[in-house]
Amino acid sequence: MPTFHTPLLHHHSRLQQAFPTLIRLRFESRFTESAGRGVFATRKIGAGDLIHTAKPILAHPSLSTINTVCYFCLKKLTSTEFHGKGVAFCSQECKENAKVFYEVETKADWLAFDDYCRNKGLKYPLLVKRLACMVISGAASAESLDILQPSNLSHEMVLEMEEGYGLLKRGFAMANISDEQMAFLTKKWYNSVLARIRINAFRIELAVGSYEDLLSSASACVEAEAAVGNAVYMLPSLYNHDCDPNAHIVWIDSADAQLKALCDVEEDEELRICYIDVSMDRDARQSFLLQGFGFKCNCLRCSSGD
Ligand SMILES: C[S@@+](CC[C@H](N)C(=O)[O-])C[C@H]1O[C@@H](n2cnc3c(N)ncnc32)[C@H](O)[C@@H]1O
Repeated sequence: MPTFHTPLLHHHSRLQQAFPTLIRLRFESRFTESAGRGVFATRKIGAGDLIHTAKPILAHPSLSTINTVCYFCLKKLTSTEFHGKGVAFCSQECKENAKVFYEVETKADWLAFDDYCRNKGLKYPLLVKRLACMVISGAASAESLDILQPSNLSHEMVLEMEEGYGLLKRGFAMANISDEQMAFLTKKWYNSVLARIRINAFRIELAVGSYEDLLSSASACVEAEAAVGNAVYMLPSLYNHDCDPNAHIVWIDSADAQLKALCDVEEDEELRICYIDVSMDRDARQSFLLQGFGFKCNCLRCSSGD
């Protein structure tokens, strides 16, 4: 089977050649027998060990948390950082980092686009908007997500996307973004980015840190979505799913992710995370994965009928 290298892995493998004893990655990405690319342990990993960390390529707060988390890293804002209206950043560093999309974004009025997302309960078009702003500002390539596996889109889904595409394009046009700068923003681009985000975005739920957080997160779960936002990563997107996973993705206080082993993992074993709620029964899991991610789960737990 060919070994697949992301730019990140390529960078690491060059470092590894230079300092073989200093850096030895615990994982590599390569093709699996039946689930496309996957991530494999290159040596024994102990239960609870950190496999690697990952920074998002794209992250966006949920519309329900947009004024209470950092508009760049999704960290919860303290009462001094949170001004009650508009978006805010948790640090000067995040404010600087956000320039890749924020300067373009603030040129336009996104009321209609945000209303469309809010009314239809859509979160992924917000990530597409953020990527489009980054492409216009020259900070990202329009092909940034091409490496990720796309989901199949039904005719109905494509029709439903038209409104979002139109509103996004209109937002930029009203902000006097030139046709040349918007040349990448075709319906085909919009649909293809959304198709990739659909099966590769992670819903971010921050780990609860304090008793106060526990109380507020309990009420947040009742009131609205518990997630602070959604994000897309490169390497974590290559992890396949298992209903009895040996790894998981966690967020401590921001969209920066940690991939950790849930149990002892042997060298060469595939590292798999769980995309869904594992407490569902087999039929519910299978139909959820088929509808949401477009695949029939072939994991051991499903095969054994559990
Ligand atoms: C987030 S991607 C994971 C990486 C993917 N294998 C790739 O090559 O990019 C999710 C896709 O991987 C495949 N996949 C993941 N877990 C699977 C499983 N348990 N059984 C079958 N296919 C799976 C499906 O095609 C799914 O849509």
